Amino acid sequence: MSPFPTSTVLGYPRIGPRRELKRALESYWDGRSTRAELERAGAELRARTWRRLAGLGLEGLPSNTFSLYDHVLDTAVLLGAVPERYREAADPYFAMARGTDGLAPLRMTKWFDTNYHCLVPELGPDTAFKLDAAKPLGEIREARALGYETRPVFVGPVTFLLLAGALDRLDDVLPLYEQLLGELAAEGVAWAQLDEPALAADRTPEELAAVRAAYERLGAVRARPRLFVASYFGEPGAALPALAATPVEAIGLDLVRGGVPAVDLAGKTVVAGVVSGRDVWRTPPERALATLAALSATGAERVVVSTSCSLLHVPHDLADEPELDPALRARLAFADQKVAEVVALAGALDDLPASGPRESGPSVALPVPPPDGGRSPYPVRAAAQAARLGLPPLPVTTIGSFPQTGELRAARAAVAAGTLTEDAYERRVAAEIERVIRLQERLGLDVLVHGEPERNDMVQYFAERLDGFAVTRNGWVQSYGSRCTRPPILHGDVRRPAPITVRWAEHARSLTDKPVKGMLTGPVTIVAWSFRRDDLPLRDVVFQVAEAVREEVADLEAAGLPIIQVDEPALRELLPLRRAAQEEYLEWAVAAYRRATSGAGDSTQIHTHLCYSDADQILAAIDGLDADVTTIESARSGARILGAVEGFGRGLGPGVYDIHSPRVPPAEEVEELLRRTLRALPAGRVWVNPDCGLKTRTYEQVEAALTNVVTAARRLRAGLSPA
Ligand code: MET
Ligand SMILES: [Zn+2]
Repeated sequence: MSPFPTSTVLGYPRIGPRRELKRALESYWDGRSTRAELERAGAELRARTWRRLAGLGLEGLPSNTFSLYDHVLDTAVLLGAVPERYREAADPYFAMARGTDGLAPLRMTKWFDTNYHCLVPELGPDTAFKLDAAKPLGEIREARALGYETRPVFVGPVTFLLLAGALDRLDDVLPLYEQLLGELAAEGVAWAQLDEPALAADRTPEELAAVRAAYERLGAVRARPRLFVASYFGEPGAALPALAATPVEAIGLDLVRGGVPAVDLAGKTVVAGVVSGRDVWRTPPERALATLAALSATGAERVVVSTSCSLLHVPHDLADEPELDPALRARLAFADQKVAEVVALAGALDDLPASGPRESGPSVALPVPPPDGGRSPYPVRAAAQAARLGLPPLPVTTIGSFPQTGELRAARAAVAAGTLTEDAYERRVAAEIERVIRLQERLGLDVLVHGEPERNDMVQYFAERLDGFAVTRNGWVQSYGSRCTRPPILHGDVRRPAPITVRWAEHARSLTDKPVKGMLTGPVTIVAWSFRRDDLPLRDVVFQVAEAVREEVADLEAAGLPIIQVDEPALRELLPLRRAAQEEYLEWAVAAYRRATSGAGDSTQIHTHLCYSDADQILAAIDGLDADVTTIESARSGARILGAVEGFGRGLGPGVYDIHSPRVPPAEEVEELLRRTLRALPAGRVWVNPDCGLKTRTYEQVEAALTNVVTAARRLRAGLSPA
């Protein structure tokens, strides 16, 4: 039997260095190319990946890490879990991923604590599983034809079922994994990788028993490849001894987020994730080598060098960023550089002395700065704001952005290319703001926004204007399907050299007599959606950004904006996977938000906004933000949140318009949602707004939808007894 290769990665970016997959997908979806052409583009990317990995000297090449849309969706297809209603669609795979005219797509959720979104498999009591291993087998053969033996990668049964909320189907699913292993063995595959990131979160005794039972059973398959179970995104905790007691031959550990475990791993291969798949920093070799040496204490039979998780979460290649400051570049590693690090560490492994556990622990946490008691209690503020703003009951507002037209995007690209002057661009932005203000006045909204036309992205815009951040040109990371983001790199101390948003907010305010709200991104979200330095505790980094936001709040206030919104859609995202660490996180995250906003006077109304984040799980923390008004996604998720908001003490706007859909909700539907809201909350505290920003919609859709929203609010307003 072949031993595990000395070096590997758990996965690799699949979007392509120039977002080739994005282009191929969008062209297929638009009907500009055929399914066969799309398949060809995928095959080219896979071939490129294997050649690249082998060229960098990596020994253990993974396969089946490529996906046309999402690896969780691929697993559902592998197991035959395609809900009946999609089977008749022209392309069932993309119907599940994106929906069709008549069908809503599968639900989406964050892949653990990353900003990658996976689809949620839909398993009903009558889902009839049936193995379809065509994709992994096809990739194995494809690689072989190019001269590469690969290790196919799958989402493991426990993680897959936990994502689907259906661990009770384990006994129905395991026979398919058994069958899969049989087919892989018949194909001559030496090793198979089963990913179990769900082990990095707290698991109940029943769930741990399921882990053990599952891998006992898969280990008992007579003709099978050797099994490599990869845990990542944190320590596997109690799942590790459970796993170690099963016949699996190799176990993957995330040694960037977790330490060397005090668990007997005799007889096992440890696939040591010492190179981070979650950041863009170079790996200090001394640290990695010390960790690798310390693994000898586990009694592992063999240690293999790897990444802490798939490289899916980092950009392809630093070589594509010639414009970055050389001093910063020297500190960075993207996917290809990380592969080279893995290879180099594997080369040094033979010379390692066996040594004790590594000494350096996590950095000591500083006490959270006390919230400064800047603002008066809510009732005092509410009265001051009511007097200043004079709003009707059920005030109608939006979340900030208005459609980002192709024209705006083209203008921004033209400035970057030097074919449009900065002046001309700014005139273009000013005109767009005027258009947005006039539209809102005409539609009868109560609190207006400037529409954010000047922002390429709600985080990058700020990162480009704060010291301590760098932005990349090609540093794309897949968010879901064909969608990518370019997370800024937060590499130094954060400072705000000059006001950022004041000029455009002021312009908007000068155009109307209605109240205008200034729009900012909050400190947690700015940090969550950036690659961040790891030489300071996360919390200290967030507090630095909070100071910059606080200065911006002060300047907006001084410029006369009566309302300031500070968005925190990523508040839930940084929540640690382990419950024991969650409270501490929420405490400092809330404190940072309050630090950013508590300089505002009582008569300045502070709004916050959250979306797509299972907000009901962190409602107490959201309440703790102490914002005067919280707007929150609700329509998209069937107004589930209404069941949890009863005790919420201040203004609340559960969304009444699902902005992710091109569909325009009729006024009656909005009215019905508002009635439900009014049954859950006192009328005096209810705000009326969409789920999120409108930037991905067209003006036509937005105008029609907001017309209906205003109509519904007015109808209900008329029926309210004066307070
Ligand atoms: C993902 S939350 C987006 C909030 C932002 N103000 C917008 O409207 O686009
Ligand atoms: Zn939002």
